[in-house]
Amino acid sequence: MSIEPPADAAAPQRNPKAPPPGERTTSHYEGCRGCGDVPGSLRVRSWVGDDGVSVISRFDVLEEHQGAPGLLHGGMLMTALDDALGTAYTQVTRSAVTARLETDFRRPVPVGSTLWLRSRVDALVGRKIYVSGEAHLGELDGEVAGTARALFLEVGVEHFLRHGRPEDLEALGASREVIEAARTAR
Ligand SMILES: CCCCCCCCCC(=O)SCCNC(=O)CCNC(=O)[C@H](O)C(C)(C)COP(=O)(O)OP(=O)(O)OC[C@H]1O[C@@H](n2cnc3c(N)ncnc32)[C@H](O)[C@@H]1OP(=O)(O)O
Repeated sequence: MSIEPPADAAAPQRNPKAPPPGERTTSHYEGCRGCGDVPGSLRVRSWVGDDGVSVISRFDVLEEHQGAPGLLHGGMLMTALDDALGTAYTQVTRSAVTARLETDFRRPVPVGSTLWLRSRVDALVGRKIYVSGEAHLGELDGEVAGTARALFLEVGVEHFLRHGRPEDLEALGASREVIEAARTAR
């Protein structure tokens, strides 16, 4: 299935409720292993870019992120990119999930380095959000270590109520009745 946006796709419009340029974005979910402040998280941190639509993210590559000796695991880079691209779409719309994520690994990334990611929404077509980004080594205009393109699909809160674990949803404040109703509406 293609993730090439159609040529006549609408340009992304900034959500007026999104944080302004330069401001740190909040984690979409505190339990997220991409950007949440929890054990096992990559602790990706993001800020809104100067244009108010793109996002800049930082990922410090540590020992526990290794794949080959002294080098970042490719899946960890994909997680960081998924998170950064997923944060970029929150500048435009509020709730979507990754349907497809394509990644090119261009350079090995040493443990101890910092990756700076730039991500943006390229186009919106109905529920489809086309996003892309790059990971730069050491600084924002550093060597490109990886690139990604993704298709996110907008979903309503029922997606999470229907598929998430009840105990996690209850901890977020959802009642048993609401969770049950979303599940039986399947
Ligand atoms: C609260 C905020 C959360 C922010 C998170 C950000 C960071 C983390 C991001 C993630 O990691 S999310 C977790 C990983 N992703 C998932 O768990 C999603 C699992 N997949 C699904 O739940 C469903 O497949 C999905 C909701 C994505 C789509 O199911 P739907 O039934 O809603 O849509 P459908 O399959 O009918 O497809 C709708 C359109 O998208 C197209 N499409 C769907 N999947 C595609 C794909 N993989 N590639 C290309 N096109 C795709 C599909 O062809 C169709 O095109 P058309 O409308 O033109 O016919």
